[in-house]
Amino acid sequence: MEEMVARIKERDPEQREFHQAVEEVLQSVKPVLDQHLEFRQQAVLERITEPERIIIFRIPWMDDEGQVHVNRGFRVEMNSALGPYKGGLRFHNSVNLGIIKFLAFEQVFKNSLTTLSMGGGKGGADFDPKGRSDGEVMRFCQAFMAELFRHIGPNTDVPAGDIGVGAREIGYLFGMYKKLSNEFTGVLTGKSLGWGGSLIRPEATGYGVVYFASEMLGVYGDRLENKKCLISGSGNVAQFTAEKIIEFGGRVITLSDSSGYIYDEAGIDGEKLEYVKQLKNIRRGRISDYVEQYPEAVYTPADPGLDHNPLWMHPADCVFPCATQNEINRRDAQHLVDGGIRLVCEGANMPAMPEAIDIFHQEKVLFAPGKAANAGGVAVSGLEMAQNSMRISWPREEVDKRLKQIIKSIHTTCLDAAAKYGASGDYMAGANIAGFIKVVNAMLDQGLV
Ligand SMILES: NC(=O)C1=CN([C@@H]2O[C@H](COP(=O)(O)OP(=O)(O)OC[C@H]3O[C@@H](n4cnc5c(N)ncnc54)[C@H](O)[C@@H]3O)[C@@H](O)[C@H]2O)C=CC1
Ligand SMILES: O=C(O)CCC(=O)C(=O)O
Repeated sequence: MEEMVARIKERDPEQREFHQAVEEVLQSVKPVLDQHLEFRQQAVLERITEPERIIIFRIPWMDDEGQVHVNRGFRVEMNSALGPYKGGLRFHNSVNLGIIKFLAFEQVFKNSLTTLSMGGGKGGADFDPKGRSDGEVMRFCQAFMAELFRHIGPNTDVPAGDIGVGAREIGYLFGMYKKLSNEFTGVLTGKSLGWGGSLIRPEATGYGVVYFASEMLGVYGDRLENKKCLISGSGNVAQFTAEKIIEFGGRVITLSDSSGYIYDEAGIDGEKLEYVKQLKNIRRGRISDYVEQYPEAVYTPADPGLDHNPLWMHPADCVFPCATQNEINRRDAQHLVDGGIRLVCEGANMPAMPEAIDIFHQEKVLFAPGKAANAGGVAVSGLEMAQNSMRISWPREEVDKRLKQIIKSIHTTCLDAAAKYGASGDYMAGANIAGFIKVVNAMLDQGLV
């Protein structure tokens, strides 16, 4: 296994995030491979770590001043053993092939855990919508789809949102797909309600994260009520994680964006959260504006020179990283433990670094990996696909009920798989093992393709 990781690193040395995601999964599934020699004989590790297809393309577009820009677009179609490739699109200036490959790899196991029929994929572009006008974002989305449309379809590959891609971008992408294909189909999820979207999809990732955390606490007869909670990020996942924590009686005291974070000791209540939603989704402003509206809160600008993030130094009970990958390092994890945390539930994909996870495990902090805890988003995307196929729309209560059931089942699946393979209580091992076994069995059933 070590040799395999070395080969992957040697082949694509710059893809650090991908190496990190692969190493974590391979470490977890060692006991499975020891019991299933046929997995080794069939080279499943070599196959599962190599994308089925990678599409890289040029995106030329024009800004409001008439200047031409060229960005790079990606779609990594990682694994289709369980269904059409499924996973979001990320628009952010940091996007590169290694990041999209890590996200696509994680998505394969996450989608497997949902119990729905979805393979794994992910895509995006090194385009930053921040500061761009609606017209510029529309032209960019159209140029992006002008190439992507030939590779996707409702039974082939169904993209959705991720960082920098929300309802506005999905609308522009869908419009261009429809024009080019001359078809109105469920080719994207996260669509607006009026034209094929599902109720609860915007809320699903954040709500699911909180349902998962409640299940974890429930094992110990505990709940989120009165728990002090730290959240990073202030986008889609952070907003709806905060909303559900507030509903469950918890106290959310932080939110952040890439320029800094706010600390509100009194707690972010429903009214303050509504302000954040307007600020981020409509005015597209910075989180620093929060302290102008609520002067009792404190804003701390991000300091790239620091070797830790001061957000994680506030004493709390529960932690919900909902911004981006590798946002909790070893020092941050130690600060969190020193501050008395009991639970870390990942809303973002891979926000805790491996050394941080080791500390959580050593200190007996309950830790849920993103591929289990944030699977509610893609699960409701799967429900959106089902509704589109049937040309019906389920009521809010129905979708929320199914979301809760799916999260409950993922929670049980993780614990059962961990216990079966000698890692009782380790949600990360359980998620990796259960996700892996289902995908690998499907791959073996389908032959060498
Ligand atoms: N939207 C979805 O349904 C799902 C999203 N995720 C993950 O959740 C995370 C957040 O995604 P969304 O909320 O959808 O995106 P978003 O674009 O709505 O919000 C992203 C948030 O993270 C912050 N952020 C981004 N890069 C940052 C950086 N380098 N440093 C500090 N803050 C940074 C942004 O300022 C923003 O507040 C990502 O890791 C994404 O992959 C996971 C599952 C589903
Ligand atoms: O809803 C989807 O298809 C994808 C969500 C996503 O990108 C993720 O789970 O990270």
